[in-house]
Amino acid sequence: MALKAPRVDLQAWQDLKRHKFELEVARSAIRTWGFFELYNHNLPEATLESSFKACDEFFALPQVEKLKSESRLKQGSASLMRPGYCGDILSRDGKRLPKEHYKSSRYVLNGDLLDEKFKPENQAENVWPCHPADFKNSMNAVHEEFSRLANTLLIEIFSECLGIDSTCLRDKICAGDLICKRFLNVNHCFKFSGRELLPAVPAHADPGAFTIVVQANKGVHGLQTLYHGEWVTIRPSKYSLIVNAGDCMKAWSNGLVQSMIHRVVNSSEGSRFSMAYFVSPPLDMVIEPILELVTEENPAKYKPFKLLELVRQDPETIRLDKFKISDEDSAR
Ligand SMILES: O=C(O)CCC(=O)C(=O)O
Ligand SMILES: [Fe+2]
Repeated sequence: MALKAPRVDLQAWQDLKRHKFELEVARSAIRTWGFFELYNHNLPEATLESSFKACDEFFALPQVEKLKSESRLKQGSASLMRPGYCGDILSRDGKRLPKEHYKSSRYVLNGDLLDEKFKPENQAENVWPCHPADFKNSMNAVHEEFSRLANTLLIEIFSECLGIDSTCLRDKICAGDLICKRFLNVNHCFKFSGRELLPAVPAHADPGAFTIVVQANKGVHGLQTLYHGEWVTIRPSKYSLIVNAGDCMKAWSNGLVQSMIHRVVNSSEGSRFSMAYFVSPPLDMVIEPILELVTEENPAKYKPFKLLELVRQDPETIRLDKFKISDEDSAR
């Protein structure tokens, strides 16, 4: 379907005269689509370019090289939460997905990115490939840029669109003295060969607060969102970022923000890679609608839950529905 995704100009957002217009665009985008394309965002193109180059070189290595940085736990969906390379991602019915990924994780405390080597006890550490030599540095540079953008302007954008003070979302997303884990996931979706039965990334909604996605622009697109029952391909322009809200944001906003169902399909134009940065509250924080957004016209739509309980649900279902307050619940 030829629909244009909503676009927010970050320079205009920061300009007093043009701010109001961008606010309206962003507000309508997150309420109807659950995402927007962010451009003029000041993220250095050189940082993105060098990380694209490092990713390209990494995925082009022989499998045996890539497996040296393999994610160390291979059982079930838990492996998807481990940092490292994964070349055999299975669908829930055991079919191999036409993609590979590399995942790196970093921790934040009160919004500040902690040292790359920091990890709490019992947590897996990043396993970095030896080649290409600057892969690790470019991944860490992207983490830093995305973290800065997430903790400042993106929290402001979501807050202002919801009409709430930004400290409220900041306290949830940066979680005061609790340590949050953030993943930067590089997806490499193979060129469509005509035989794939499955999309590279099956339909899902992201569980956390929001996600920042950037795709290496070689004219190969694949991200699709379900909009009014139809799959719409998102075609971001070069270096622009897709920001999409996740289930926690939808629950905090008491259903005002959408958490879009999306997937990535393989393209016959070529292989595609993208980086997705996941901004989530701590797994055991209680998520519930923000009081200010619960009104007589819009009564509480979700019961309190923890992100940990949400991610344990089947990702190919609408996980948030499990915590929805039904009419029967409200009549009680
Ligand atoms: O690669 C993309 O464009 C998005 C991937 C995605 O939706 C995810 O990893 O959650
Ligand atoms: Fe996603």
